[in-house]
Amino acid sequence: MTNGIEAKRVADTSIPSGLPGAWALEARGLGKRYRRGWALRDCSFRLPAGRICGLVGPNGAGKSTLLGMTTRQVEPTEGELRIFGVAVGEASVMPRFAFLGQDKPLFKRFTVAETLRMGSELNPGWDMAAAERIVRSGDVPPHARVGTLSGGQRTRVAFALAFGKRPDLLLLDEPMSDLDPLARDEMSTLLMAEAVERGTTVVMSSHMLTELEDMCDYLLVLAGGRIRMAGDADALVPAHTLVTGVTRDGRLPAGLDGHTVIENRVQGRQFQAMVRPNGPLSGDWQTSEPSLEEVLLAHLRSPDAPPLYTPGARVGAEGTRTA
Ligand SMILES: Nc1ncnc2c1ncn2[C@@H]1O[C@H](COP(=O)(O)OP(=O)(O)OP(=O)(O)O)[C@@H](O)[C@H]1O
Repeated sequence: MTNGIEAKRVADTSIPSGLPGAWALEARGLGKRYRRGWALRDCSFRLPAGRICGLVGPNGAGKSTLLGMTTRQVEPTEGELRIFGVAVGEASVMPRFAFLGQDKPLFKRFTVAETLRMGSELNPGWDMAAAERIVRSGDVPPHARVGTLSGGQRTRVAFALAFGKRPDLLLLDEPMSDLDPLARDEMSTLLMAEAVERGTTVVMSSHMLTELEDMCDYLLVLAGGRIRMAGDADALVPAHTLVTGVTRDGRLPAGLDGHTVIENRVQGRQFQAMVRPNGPLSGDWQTSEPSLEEVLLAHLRSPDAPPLYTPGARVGAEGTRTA
């Protein structure tokens, strides 16, 4: 089984060279406070360019707030956010990203062809061939009005608009939530193919853990407005071990005391703990490597567990905090 040290080594190989723009996103001490309280706080992380990043967290965790700050729709209360090394408030970042929100705003009276033409008029670097390829590969009739399309076809047109812009960073807020399993599968294949071909960095929020496991090689996990995990999926998962054994008094064995226990579940005389080992893990119990879904669920159920960053994902938040 891989241990935490090996995991760190895996993560280190993916750290960009430090060239300006090597990080698609870099947040330092980022926070947003509404009248009811903080939606996001102390948010510091790095996302290397070219990765497909899953943004995960329970309802109200702060995912849309983070995406909103990235797309300049939400003004940060504190901290800073950079896209490819440029502060998000600078006008020059605008052509570099595209955003596809949950509601996929499209003009229902426009035909598909008119929608793509609008995309070409609004975006200087528009790639009509790519946009048309995406629409054509889903057999979406170019002369149909958008209002008459199925949910899956509309999503495909929205994807075509987003990719036609040729963004370096594509931000997706639960892009597949209204799709049936077949359309979902088609769209995720399309998304992966387009992203890989163009080296597009993707940030995608989703509640579908299996979808994230299939598509994403990088993860940002939020809970309660704070980052709980950030970094390479390949390194985050093996940093955890699932420990199963017998408990006499409902408590964990003392041998686990020196390790970080993310979650402990007791059923009868049996316990199952999600553990982040801080050294060799030997005792009267069984261990196994958890799946990504098991690791995510444990963190989502235990928002107070200590956060985990792979080395490349960590960034200092010095000097940016306000009251
Ligand atoms: N415009 C707003 N005014 C006041 N509070 C807000 C506003 N937008 C978000 N919030 C609050 O900020 C917190 C984070 O919300 P956010 O929408 O970012 O969560 P989320 O992770 O995207 O949730 P979901 O999975 O339900 O979409 C919530 O407590 C929410 O009520």
